[in-house]
Amino acid sequence: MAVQISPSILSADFARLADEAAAVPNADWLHVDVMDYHFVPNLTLGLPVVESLRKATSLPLDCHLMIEDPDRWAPAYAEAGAGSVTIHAEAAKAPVRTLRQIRSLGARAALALNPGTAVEPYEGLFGEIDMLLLMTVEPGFGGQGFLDMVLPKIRTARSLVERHGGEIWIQVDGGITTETIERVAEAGADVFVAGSAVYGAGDPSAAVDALRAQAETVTG
Ligand SMILES: O=C(CO)[C@@H](O)[C@H](O)COP(=O)(O)O
Ligand SMILES: [Fe+2]
Repeated sequence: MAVQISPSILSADFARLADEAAAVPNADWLHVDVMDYHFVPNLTLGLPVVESLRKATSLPLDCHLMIEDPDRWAPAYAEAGAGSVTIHAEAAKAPVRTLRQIRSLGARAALALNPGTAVEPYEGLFGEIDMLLLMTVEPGFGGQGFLDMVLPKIRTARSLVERHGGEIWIQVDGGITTETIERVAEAGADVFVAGSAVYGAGDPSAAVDALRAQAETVTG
């Protein structure tokens, strides 16, 4: 699978989101972190901002829901035009129903796992998902250091995904930089979220190109 880069607007200027989206025309997705002060100790944005962003950019929105009740809210993000909606396994009480609803509303359905959550117990959900998000930091904040301890889980996830036909994308999120991206690409990730490495750079678009080039040294 071709390398995909998803810049996270968590590290962008929230007062200038349309401009910040326009600054990364070479990205594959725009990663939107939704946080509710409950599932994670931080608060960001919700549906009204996603609805406005949808109109402000042609990049597909990759909505990462770090919220306590994703079963209640996830379908609305798909209805708002998100290209992909990710729910956390640690928060969802009815993941099968919710993932099916996301798909039936035309979005890609994804399941996220925190660094300490094993992937094997969720193999049974692989038929319901288009993407698996493996967090490479504890969710809640941008700019944290990459957790090497997640690398074996990425390798395990890659072999499980291949056993299921290889169609599920493996996304990584947290601490992805030109220093760390090779390691995660080598372990089997194909969709790379990067916040501070893109929006903390002087030229966000050049940062996207640099990340992609670095990942492609592994994937070819
Ligand atoms: O979901 C999250 C954080 O919980 C991320 O999407 C962050 O936005 C990643 O930021 P960096 O680690 O790339 O700075
Ligand atoms: Fe995220």
